[in-house]
Amino acid sequence: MKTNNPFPYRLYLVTDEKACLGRDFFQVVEAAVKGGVDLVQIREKELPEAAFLEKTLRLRELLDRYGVPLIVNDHLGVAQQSGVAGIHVGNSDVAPQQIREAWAGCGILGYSLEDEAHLQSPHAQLADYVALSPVFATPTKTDTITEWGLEGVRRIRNLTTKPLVAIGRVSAENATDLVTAGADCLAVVSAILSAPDPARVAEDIRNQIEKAL
Ligand SMILES: Cc1ncc(COP(=O)(O)OP(=O)(O)O)c(N)n1
Ligand SMILES: Cc1ncsc1CCOP(=O)(O)O
Ligand SMILES: [Mg+2]
Repeated sequence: MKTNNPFPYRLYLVTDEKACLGRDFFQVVEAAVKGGVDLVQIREKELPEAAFLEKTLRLRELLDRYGVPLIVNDHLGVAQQSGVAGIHVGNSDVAPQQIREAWAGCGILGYSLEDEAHLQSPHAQLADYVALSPVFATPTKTDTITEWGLEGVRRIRNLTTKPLVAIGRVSAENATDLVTAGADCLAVVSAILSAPDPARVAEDIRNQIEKAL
């Protein structure tokens, strides 16, 4: 994508093979991309490093065909070895400072914002986007602290010009409200991966985002 905006992405698919409900992982992700997903993160928390690397390489090959960048969750070594676009980390992971020092080729560095005070931290300052995590409590990830809600999105929007990603029970039901509240990009796991028709749901959410911008 040719643009001056360093973070032009709007619909961010975060993977979890379990959420595909037994269907082929790569086919479900491909359908989501065809529907309008423009950024993907591989987040397979149960996979050991070698299997995670293998899956990352295969997914990158698929996404390269669509020009959609791939982000690796947590695993800096895998990210460096696999030629992906970037990495997402939270507060229990390798720190953004370390990532910037160790990986000159990191194009997109995402950071989970779990506390308003962390917005001014070096972690957030070094990130290319901050994720409001979770915007709504979700069974997909339960080890969380703050449920930001729409009010939290508005508050953080007023405090930063950094790209804001909303994640946590994002769906076609709340997409318009989240963008209106100030989110630049919506990150989705189950509403897309578990949908009977992932392409249709991705298209629906993407259309809502574009209309609300
Ligand atoms: C886009 C996005 N936002 C938040 C998270 C959560 O990251 P983290 O807090 O490190 O938790 P885990 O995903 O590692 O369980 C994310 N992965 N992606
Ligand atoms: C990875 C992650 N980080 C914060 S919430 C979440 C999971 C979001 O999953 P879902 O879209 O199914 O609610
Ligand atoms: Mg993490």
